[in-house]
Amino acid sequence: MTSTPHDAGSRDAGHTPARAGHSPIRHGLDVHDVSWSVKGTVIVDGIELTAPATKITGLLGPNGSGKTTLLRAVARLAAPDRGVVHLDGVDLARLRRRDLAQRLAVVEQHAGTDHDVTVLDVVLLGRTPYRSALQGDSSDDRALARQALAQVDMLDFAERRWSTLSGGEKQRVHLARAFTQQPALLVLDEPTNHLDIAHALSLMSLVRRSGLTTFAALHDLNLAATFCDHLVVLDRGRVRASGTPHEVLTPQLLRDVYEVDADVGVHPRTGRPLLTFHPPDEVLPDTAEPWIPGASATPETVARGRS
Ligand SMILES: Nc1ncnc2c1ncn2[C@@H]1O[C@H](COP(=O)(O)OP(=O)(O)OP(=O)(O)O)[C@@H](O)[C@H]1O
Repeated sequence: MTSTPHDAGSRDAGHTPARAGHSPIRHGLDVHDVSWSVKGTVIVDGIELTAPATKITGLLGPNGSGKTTLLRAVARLAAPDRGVVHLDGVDLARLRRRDLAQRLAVVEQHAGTDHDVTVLDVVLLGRTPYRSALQGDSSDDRALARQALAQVDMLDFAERRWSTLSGGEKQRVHLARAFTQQPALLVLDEPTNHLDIAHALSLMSLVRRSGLTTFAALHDLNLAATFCDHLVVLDRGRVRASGTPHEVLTPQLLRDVYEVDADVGVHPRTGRPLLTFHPPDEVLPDTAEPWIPGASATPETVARGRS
């Protein structure tokens, strides 16, 4: 296994409110032989993977490869046809909805929410698994919700109507709701897809600092390389590769799975893989040098370019 600066040590858990109640031994997520099909078509097939406790596991793969389907099966939003999912040693299929919601928070790609509510109301939904049907929000619930809003830089929006938010603002509020749920596992489907680059970096940093076991579908491979500790690549519903970013993000894998040519260098500051994609010929200037795979973006060439 390749060691990188980000692999060293455990992450700072101090930025997310401490989880109430029990604190089971953290084994992380274990997915064994999970398959899901619709009308006789197999969408994900015999999935085996682990997502190490307290780390970020990125789920990669081209459009339609089955990422959302797998995340939904893991989170039991859609019961798999077969297979088992354990979180910290507990079979998720055996949990009641409420117990499941205390352990696992999901941020879906197109998460809908009742329009006639405030942003704070949406975040407070994260406390639902912890109270009875007749119980209102406590002052502790509201403090947790406001703290989570501050973490995602949305506290000033607490009293705004949900329906007036932009896509990126809604995305950040959904993450705040997930933090307020105080789960052991965060399941995120394309958490950065509406975000500008500054907010994408800040959201991934926040997830990293949370110390929560995280399983996140990502399209941005450089973002995945920078923030994920472990990667799993899906290709047509099956696991094609898994391992550290350095092990998984090879030119060969990118060609085989995404059908793109890329150089994989090393980011000079993070030590993580840095991907440079070869653009289609029609956007290259006539004077462009012939592309030689593997010739760019190593720390040496980056340093040479600066001098
Ligand atoms: N309920 C359904 N009925 C029919 N086909 C479905 C259903 N759900 C998913 N699929 C198909 O399964 C495949 C995988 O879909 P999924 O949304 O899991 O892919 P994805 O990897 O998340 O894609 P993207 O990167 O585009 O979000 C797609 O071809 C999709 O059309």
